[in-house]
Amino acid sequence: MGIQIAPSILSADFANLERDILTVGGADWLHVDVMDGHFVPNMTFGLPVVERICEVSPLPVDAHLMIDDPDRWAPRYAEAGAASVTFHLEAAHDPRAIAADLRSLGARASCAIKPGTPVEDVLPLIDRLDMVLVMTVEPGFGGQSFMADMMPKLRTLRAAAEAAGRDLRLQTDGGIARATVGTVVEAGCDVVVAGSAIYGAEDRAAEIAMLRELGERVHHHA
Ligand SMILES: O=C(CO)[C@@H](O)[C@H](O)COP(=O)(O)O
Ligand SMILES: [Co+2]
Repeated sequence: MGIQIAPSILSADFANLERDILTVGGADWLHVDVMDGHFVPNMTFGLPVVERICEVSPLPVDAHLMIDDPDRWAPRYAEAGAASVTFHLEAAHDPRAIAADLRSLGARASCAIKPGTPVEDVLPLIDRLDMVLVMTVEPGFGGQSFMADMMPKLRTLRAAAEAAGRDLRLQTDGGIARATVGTVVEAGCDVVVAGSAIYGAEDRAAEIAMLRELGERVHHHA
């Protein structure tokens, strides 16, 4: 299995979302950041906008929920059409129940941890999850610097998934570009989110292909 690329539309032009969604069609997922101004100090959009994004996107939608009360809201994003829904462990009351709800709605269940959250907190859940997102910046904003000190979390998760015989996807999000994609893939990441690196590129399709190639080079030797 190769690595997957998930462009983050946080760096897109929100007045031309459909146009900007269609420029990243060569990727694997469309990464959609939902922020509520409470869980993170920034706001984007909510359910009605995500529902329309799911309708116009040729790529499956990977919803990253940076919101309070995911127990209540995460299933709604699966119902809105997101193929994968990531909730934050720090905001969840019953993460196992959220994961079960997402899967019962036909979505992939994914759980994210912020930089300050120990990887040990998510390890007991991996048998219920399809993906774990290891944040490589503080969630809330695009264009921040990559935190290389998160790499041990990926190694621990990859080893734990292998030991459990689990086909677990590992995603990283924040500060990923040409210079850092090899680092995350080498540490075990196989779903790479990139916002400013892709949307800031003159040729987005070429940038997606470049990130994929740089990641694959490391992946095959991993
Ligand atoms: O979830 C987030 C930010 O909280 C991301 O998905 C950002 O959109 C990543 O942006 P870059 O760091 O790649 O510019
Ligand atoms: Co994100």
